[in-house]
Amino acid sequence: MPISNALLSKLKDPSLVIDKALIAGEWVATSDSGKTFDVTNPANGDVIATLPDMNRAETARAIDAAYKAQKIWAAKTGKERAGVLRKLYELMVANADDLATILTMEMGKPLAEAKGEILYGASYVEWFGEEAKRVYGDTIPGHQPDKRIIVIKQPIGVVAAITPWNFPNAMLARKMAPAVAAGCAMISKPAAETPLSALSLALLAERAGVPAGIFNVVTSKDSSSIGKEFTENDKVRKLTFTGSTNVGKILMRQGADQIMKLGLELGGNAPFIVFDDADLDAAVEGAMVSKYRNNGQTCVCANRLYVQAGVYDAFAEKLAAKVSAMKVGDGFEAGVNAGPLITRAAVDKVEEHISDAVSKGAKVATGGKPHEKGGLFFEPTILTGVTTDMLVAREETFGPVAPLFKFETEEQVIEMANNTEFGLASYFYSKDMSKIFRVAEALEYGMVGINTGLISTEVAPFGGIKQSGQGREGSKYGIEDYIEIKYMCLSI
Ligand SMILES: NC(=O)c1ccc[n+]([C@@H]2O[C@H](COP(=O)([O-])OP(=O)(O)OC[C@H]3O[C@@H](n4cnc5c(N)ncnc54)[C@H](O)[C@@H]3O)[C@@H](O)[C@H]2O)c1
Ligand SMILES: O=C[C@H](O)CS(=O)(=O)O
Repeated sequence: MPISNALLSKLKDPSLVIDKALIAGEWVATSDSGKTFDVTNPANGDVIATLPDMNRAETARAIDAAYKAQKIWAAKTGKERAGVLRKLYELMVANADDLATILTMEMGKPLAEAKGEILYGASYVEWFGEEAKRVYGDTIPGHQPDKRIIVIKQPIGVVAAITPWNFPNAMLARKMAPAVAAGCAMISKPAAETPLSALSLALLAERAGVPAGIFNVVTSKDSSSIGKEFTENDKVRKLTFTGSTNVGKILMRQGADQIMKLGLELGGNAPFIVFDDADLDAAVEGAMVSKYRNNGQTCVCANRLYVQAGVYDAFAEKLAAKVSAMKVGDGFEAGVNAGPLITRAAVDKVEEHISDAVSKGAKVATGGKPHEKGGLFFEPTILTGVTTDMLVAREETFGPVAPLFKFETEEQVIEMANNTEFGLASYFYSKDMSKIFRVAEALEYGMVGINTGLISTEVAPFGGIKQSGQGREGSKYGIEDYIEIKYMCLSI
């Protein structure tokens, strides 16, 4: 199928939509097998593009090209790499409207959110363009009179990347930028649901001067085969993965034989705690952005909302007033703040969580069923009277459902909040400074939002503990995941 005119007609620069993979600087229209797969618009099911369905042989060629190109790229200065990333940042910002349009059509999120994601992804490119010049080593006082010790930092080499559909630009940008900044080369495999955003980023990278072979994009529906090539090919030194914890475990097992270095940004089950002394209106605003951003399809979404008994009814009432006013619809429609879910399976999981909770005694305060628009649209939902025996307490819903749990004491809510294998993001609202430090230090999560529901920024270390992953993306820590330390001992 040619690229749909419904998409091309919305763009200032239609060349930004590419239905080809990028391997060794060549745009490849067909896979070795000739197989293809369609990309569809989740708002209406229309096919918007058809991509080559590649496999291990094409991936191996991309890895070979990356291996050759990386040595040349690593020999550039940090300042030269910084200049290319700065140009990419400028191109992303200049083309943000078109990139957002492509993203909304393949993923479904409202256009304003898609624009926000593009600028968020661009902020990582800007940040690591600056960090490229600051990969400092050390000199260490020798342990013997004739010894001089020098520590240098070198790029890890060829990096493989696998990214999810929910933030198809930003999740790739925050991997590609530090890798390129450090002097690595990357082969990326975007989610089959949303490859166009990755390909448009690759096109802008090419225009910015990222050399052939340094940033490759392999398109495929056979993600497990591509993952096997990534973890079994000895030219690949690191795999950075963003996605579900279950797939993260599969990749860890596959990479074990190579002692593969892994960056894992995995699933979450964020607690959102509202104490009696919270600013309730602020807590409601925070819950709205934390829970319903990207229609709840966000790894750091509030998944369990714990509200202290003294404010439970007031919070539930205020939140229900906001949620029931949300507008559900096509992401291109003015005023829409909840688009379609990504697949039928996503809708089924939301319905399963709601029916399980209701069957165990929860009440639907608002929403609770598929939207009258049909398809993949679902009513933003609040559940009250939720208890810890329900699926919503244990599993990541990944949809627009806010389950409200009631709690009595600080000790009780800390125990409930930490009672999960996940440890990505957490949030709480209180005005008591002593309580703020006690609770923040007691929560077993990589990230804690205090009196805010939105914590994601390029300047801070994003990542989780426990089964939410390992490594950090963004911040002064982020580039270290793409660096190897070398210790040189000089006898004079
Ligand atoms: N921690 C974070 O920063 C972060 C960010 C976004 C999403 N996520 C998590 O991702 C999940 C939702 O995204 P999803 O449904 O795309 O996750 P997913 O794990 O199903 O897929 C993620 C990526 O992995 C690929 N994949 C799937 N099976 C694979 C295999 N066997 N081998 C290699 N690759 C494989 C997919 O094609 C996709 O590109 C949620 O759990 C969410 O919490 C985490
Ligand atoms: O899905 C989770 C992503 O990391 C999105 S964000 O970084 O929180 O915007």
